[in-house]
Amino acid sequence: MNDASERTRIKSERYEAGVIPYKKMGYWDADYTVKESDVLCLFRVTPQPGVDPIEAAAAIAGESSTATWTVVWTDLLTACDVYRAKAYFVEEVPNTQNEFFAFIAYECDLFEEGSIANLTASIIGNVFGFKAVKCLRLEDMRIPYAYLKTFIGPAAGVIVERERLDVFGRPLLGATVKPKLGLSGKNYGRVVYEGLKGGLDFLKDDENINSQPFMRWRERYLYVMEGVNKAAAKTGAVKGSYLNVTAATMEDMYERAEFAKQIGSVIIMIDLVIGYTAIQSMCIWGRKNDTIVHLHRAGHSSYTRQKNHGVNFRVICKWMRMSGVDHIHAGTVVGKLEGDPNAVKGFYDTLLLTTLKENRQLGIFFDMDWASLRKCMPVASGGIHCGQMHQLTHLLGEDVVLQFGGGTIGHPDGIQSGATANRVALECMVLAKNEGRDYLKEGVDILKTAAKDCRPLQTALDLWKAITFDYASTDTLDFEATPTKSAS
Ligand SMILES: O=C(COP(=O)(O)O)[C@H](O)[C@H](O)COP(=O)(O)O
Ligand SMILES: [Mg+2]
Repeated sequence: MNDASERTRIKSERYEAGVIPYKKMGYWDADYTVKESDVLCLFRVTPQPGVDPIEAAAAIAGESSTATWTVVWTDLLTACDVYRAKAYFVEEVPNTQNEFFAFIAYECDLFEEGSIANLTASIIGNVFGFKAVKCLRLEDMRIPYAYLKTFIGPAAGVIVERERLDVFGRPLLGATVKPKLGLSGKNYGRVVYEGLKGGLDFLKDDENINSQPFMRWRERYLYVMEGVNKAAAKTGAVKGSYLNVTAATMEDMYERAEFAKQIGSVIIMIDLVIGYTAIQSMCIWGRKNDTIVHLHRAGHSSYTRQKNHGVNFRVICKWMRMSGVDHIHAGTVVGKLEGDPNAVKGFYDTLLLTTLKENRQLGIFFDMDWASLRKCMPVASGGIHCGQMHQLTHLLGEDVVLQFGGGTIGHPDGIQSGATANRVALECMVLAKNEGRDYLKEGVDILKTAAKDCRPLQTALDLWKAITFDYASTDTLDFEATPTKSAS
């Protein structure tokens, strides 16, 4: 009585009771033709010793779509052939041992419209804990046009933000208030005022400033807006400061955001740690209230940095652009935090381009049309200073917010001098670029010449010129080889 055909009327090995390989259950299909409407995923899989990579890929397809560890008869009550995700291509990751790229296609109807929570509950829900795989990393996703159309995307994006600020042709300039914690509202507002008066477009709250005993959120917001308004009046420019509305509950976040808007802030800020649903809700609030939403990617490195396990940040970039944040921290390359140049370029392209083309050198594995979702402004922050302006301009381009925290507030002559040093360094580099000079090569001289007429810049360069963060990247791209078979 072991044979399914004897015991049941079902004439298929698939419905043999017990544990059968996922391959046999239909989660591997080497001949599958990818549909335009499929969600595609690329996983980097490290199977346990002795586990067949194709079976591992099929298992991932299974667990992230319809399957469990044994066959269930109730599959027969569904359109299970359609709903089963299909692993369709596996290749070795070049220059590694026992790591494989597994491409998996998912029927679009597996996912609720407009919900990052639902998308991720499938794609990263259970599979990362599978015993049969030693490590697993989600490297990239192709979100189909039809599904993208169910997301709002950034409300302002790059173009509208520039129009609101009236700043064109150069990166925006910002600073993170330091020290991160401990300032009173009054002193915090002074930092904001000085920085904006010195030439910055924005100041910002740091990731861990919410509403602590030393400074409650209302104190901060009121003093910050006093600084913003005074600086705007003095300079005649539109100024802002990202007010972090991150809090324990949605109710608290809405209350803070409403107050920020009421007192005239053009921008609010949230941290990635609040979660996908909260992020989507705050983006809807921002859209309804004409308020730019800045996302600090606090927490991401705990799962994005390791090469063989977790979620690549380029996938987070996609989810966040779909969610509708207007800004997202995306790396500096030269600063204090992780950032391989090509990987960071891939993040920036993912956020800024309207269509993506497969380019493995930048870690982009799929062609993808962004379906008119607006661009999301990348923010470069973390250990950068004006002495690196030529490199930053070269690596990160024009559509970026350059944010110097220590590199503004740490200026020996004060915050305003720090801001002026950064503004002059930026303007002289943009000018050199527009004049067609080889500003990357001549960068140090360009800065030196500008510093002759700008004491704050001279002081900043003297202080920080030798500061570099020269460590090997953890998350490097090691798969420049062209694929053996087209993945999409
Ligand atoms: O406070 C800072 C930077 O301060 P400073 O300019 O003094 O180094 C930010 O939290 C980091 O940029 C976050 O990192 P990332 O931007 O990579 O998410
Ligand atoms: Mg910080």
